Amino acid sequence: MSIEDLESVALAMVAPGKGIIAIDESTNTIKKRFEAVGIDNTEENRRAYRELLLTAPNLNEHISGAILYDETIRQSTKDGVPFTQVMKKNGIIPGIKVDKGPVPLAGFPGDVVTEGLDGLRERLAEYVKLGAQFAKWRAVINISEDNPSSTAIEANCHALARYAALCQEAGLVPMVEPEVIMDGDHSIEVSYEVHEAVLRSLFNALYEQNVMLEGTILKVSMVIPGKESDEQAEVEEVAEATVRVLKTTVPATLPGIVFLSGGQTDEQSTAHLNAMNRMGPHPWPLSFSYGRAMQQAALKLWSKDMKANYADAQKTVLARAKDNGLAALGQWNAK
Ligand SMILES: O=P(O)(O)OC[C@H]1O[C@](O)(COP(=O)(O)O)[C@@H](O)[C@@H]1O
Repeated sequence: MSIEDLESVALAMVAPGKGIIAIDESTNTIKKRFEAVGIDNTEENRRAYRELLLTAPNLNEHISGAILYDETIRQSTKDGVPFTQVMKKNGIIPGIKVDKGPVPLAGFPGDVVTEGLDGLRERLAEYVKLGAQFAKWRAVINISEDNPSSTAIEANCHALARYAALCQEAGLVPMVEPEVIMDGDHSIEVSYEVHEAVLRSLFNALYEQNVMLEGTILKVSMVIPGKESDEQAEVEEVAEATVRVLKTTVPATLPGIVFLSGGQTDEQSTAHLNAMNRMGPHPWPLSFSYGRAMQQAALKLWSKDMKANYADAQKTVLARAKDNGLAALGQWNAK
């Protein structure tokens, strides 16, 4: 695949007023989400739930793509149509999470590093055959008094860049995701400093590995105080700090930036994105790739009565997509 092809997929992922729905929870993470609302974590429940999300009518009005998990990309609707086929028919670009999750970084208590590079070339080739057009790899950066170490930042960014180069070789758009975790009592200033160090290291590493930025998407956390911090920030403050750190570190050649929700409420995640876009124009589209902030309301509704609430749960996902799609244009108004 040429760089032009990669670029056109990347641009379609961040088309005006559209974002991505992240439904790539690993089996352990979906277990936590299901348990919270009393759903059994069986393969059939996971399949049925992902079908509900992927077949929500008119999803593609505000959703460009969806990130799937290894199990999900192999699954089909109850009528036997592979999810990737349904998605392509409905104008939703299939993406795939390819990292194998974070493990403790030896020698650096509190830091983690994401694994999954071994055998990645072969796995990517299979995902391409299964219909994926983009991939995702998430690095986790913890903040505490002693974390993150510069070693953890470098190790994670090196892995992200190695993954990104392999994706482009395979014809997949790499979504590179450094997530600075919101847990902790750190200030917004500390969050800013960590984001700045991580993004600088990431774009250096991408350069070193010959990754073409034109065919890459950044998925990133927002600059926000820790959840346990006494000083919570106003919407405008989060938006201003996030835009500032991105302008300082992210080259303008990148086709787009999307955010993760990271434990923000639905309302916060939409309000922050909206405020950032109202401060535009920016060098790149700013959109969303939310997991929880796209799904949690729908999951709660579905858990109460899987049959009776099916259509309403789909409408709820759609409503979240619409609000976030408007926020991606800076046109959302709080209710
Ligand atoms: O730990 P896992 O199973 O890889 O899942 C992490 C989740 O974090 C995300 O990267 C972002 O999700 P949130 O918007 O809920 O923070 C999702 O794409 C993914 O499902």
